[in-house]
Amino acid sequence: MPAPAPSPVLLGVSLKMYFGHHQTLNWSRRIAALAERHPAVTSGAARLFVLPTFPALVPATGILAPYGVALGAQDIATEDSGPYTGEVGGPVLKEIGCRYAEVGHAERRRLYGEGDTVVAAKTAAALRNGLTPVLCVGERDAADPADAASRTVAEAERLLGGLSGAVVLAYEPQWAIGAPEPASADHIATVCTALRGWLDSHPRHAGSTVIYGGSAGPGLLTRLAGTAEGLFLGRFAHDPANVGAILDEIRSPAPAAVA
Ligand SMILES: O=C[C@H](O)COP(=O)(O)O
Repeated sequence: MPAPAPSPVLLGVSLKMYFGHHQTLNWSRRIAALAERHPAVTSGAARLFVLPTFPALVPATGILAPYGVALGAQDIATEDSGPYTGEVGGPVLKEIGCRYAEVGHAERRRLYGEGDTVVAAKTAAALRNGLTPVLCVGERDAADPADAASRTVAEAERLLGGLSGAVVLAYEPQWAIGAPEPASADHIATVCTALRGWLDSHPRHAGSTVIYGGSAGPGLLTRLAGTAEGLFLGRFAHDPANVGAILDEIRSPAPAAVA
């Protein structure tokens, strides 16, 4: 019997608030061109998603979705509708074609005071609206890998307690975000393996994926050798050539032999 096909590698990009509107759309066109022709994407070995700013979501969907690149929001309201000035709710995100909603990023925790209660409520809002939460977890200060793993698993358990559904767990050690280098491959492998083990023992989260973010760029996927199921990219995806270089690291399935 042939071995089952490996799961696709998931590559996400958050553009945070770095780009202007037209810059976002120009970048999206270059990513669409890459997705259209790169064998890792066309073979299904890699799946891409992009989280632009809210105003770019609709036009970026028009550019990227035809090439199989999924879109998502960088935030989601805890409530679905009502008097919540400035918020964007899950039903609207779903209606405009989003597949993902990011929750719990360290910047929202640090700069906007979001704590576990809000992060858990936003995760619930995403799931309730048929969106996959990209739930960011990770220790604040550098710790040894085993300690980071137990703290991060406890965090995932806390935030997902009582919820069901597939999630993307983005392991983002806070000290590695915006840094010159990512965490070490050993560190990432220890934590991602622990998160994977936790998910595997919780069937209510079947279909979930564990990815790594925090100064991730070309070369990291190779060093991780499958211990993370993908990457969550920030600054190092601003140059689409880097996204191409990361896709080059993903082995596409060999074409079927001709008898
Ligand atoms: O959302 C993405 C992460 O926070 C990583 O950002 P960074 O690669 O610029 O450190």
